Amino acid sequence: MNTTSAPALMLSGLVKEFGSPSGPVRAVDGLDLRIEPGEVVAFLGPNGAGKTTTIDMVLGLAVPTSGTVQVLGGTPQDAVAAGRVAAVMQTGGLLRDLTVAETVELTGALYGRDVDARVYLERAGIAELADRAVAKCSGGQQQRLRFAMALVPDPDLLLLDEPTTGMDVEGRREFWAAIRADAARGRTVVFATHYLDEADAYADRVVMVSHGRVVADGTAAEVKALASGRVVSAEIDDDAARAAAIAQLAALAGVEAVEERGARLLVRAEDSDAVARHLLNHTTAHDVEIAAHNLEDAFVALTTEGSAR
Ligand SMILES: Nc1ncnc2c1ncn2[C@@H]1O[C@H](COP(=O)(O)OP(=O)(O)OP(=O)(O)O)[C@@H](O)[C@H]1O
Repeated sequence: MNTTSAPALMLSGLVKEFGSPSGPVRAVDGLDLRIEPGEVVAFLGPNGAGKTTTIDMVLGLAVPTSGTVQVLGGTPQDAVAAGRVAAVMQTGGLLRDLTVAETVELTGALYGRDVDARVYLERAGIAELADRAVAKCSGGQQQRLRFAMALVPDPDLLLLDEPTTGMDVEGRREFWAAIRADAARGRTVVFATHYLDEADAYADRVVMVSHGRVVADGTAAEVKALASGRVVSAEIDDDAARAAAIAQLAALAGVEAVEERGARLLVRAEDSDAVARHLLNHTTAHDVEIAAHNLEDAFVALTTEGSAR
């Protein structure tokens, strides 16, 4: 198939609206994204950001309200039918009474092929579980089995929707080791996750979404750098004094955001010392604290900014 020059995934102006009793919900709100063959991309976002809805459209399970989805240069339906895109979902798809090996063989039969289950189980790192009943496998082992099943059609694009939810640390580590080893062979992998450490450790590129839009796109280090700086927090008990302080802080150079939580102010700024100095010298603030950003903060900062747009 002559699709070598086509992007693995191309989303243009993608919108998905759902009807609800309180009016239409825009789950995906003008999402643009181009992913090249061989990239390992984390699709990161808080609950309700639109990750699953986007993946459903890529798999042809949901129809966009507007915009387009191109998978490997064609439609999602063609890519799925040709086995060129496969998915590992969080739940479902397993028959509890079959063994692990039988499950993979059955998957092969669905594609009209007689497969050697061991090949796929080895790639998923669960060869030793071949004869175990699916019902007896842990959640993490079942996820690696879903991964083995997804490998059967040898897809060019593999989608994983929050694949490690509920797994313990060791289970997650083993799961990602198997995915990374497979991705090293050149497969394009896109995974949705809430886990920032997973995005940081396993993705070449992090696409952060919030309210159905891309709010940051780059390496984990680049995305973290977007929300560099520190958060200064302090309490100002008097409402009027706090309102005045908010206005002054907003005008201070390098202040990126000021948030009010009860009597406490949270100030995100490049120069945390200047903010602390201002609070202590020019306001009635007390209990001043300065905290460094980590990826979690970057995530909160960026997704909150996205919500303000
Ligand atoms: N079938 C539906 N009908 C109505 N609203 C929906 C439907 N599916 C999703 N939504 C809404 O669309 C928004 C995006 O949901 P989606 O499941 O895509 O987010 P997500 O990023 O995958 O979240 P999570 O991390 O919680 O799985 C949410 O507000 C959700 O309530």
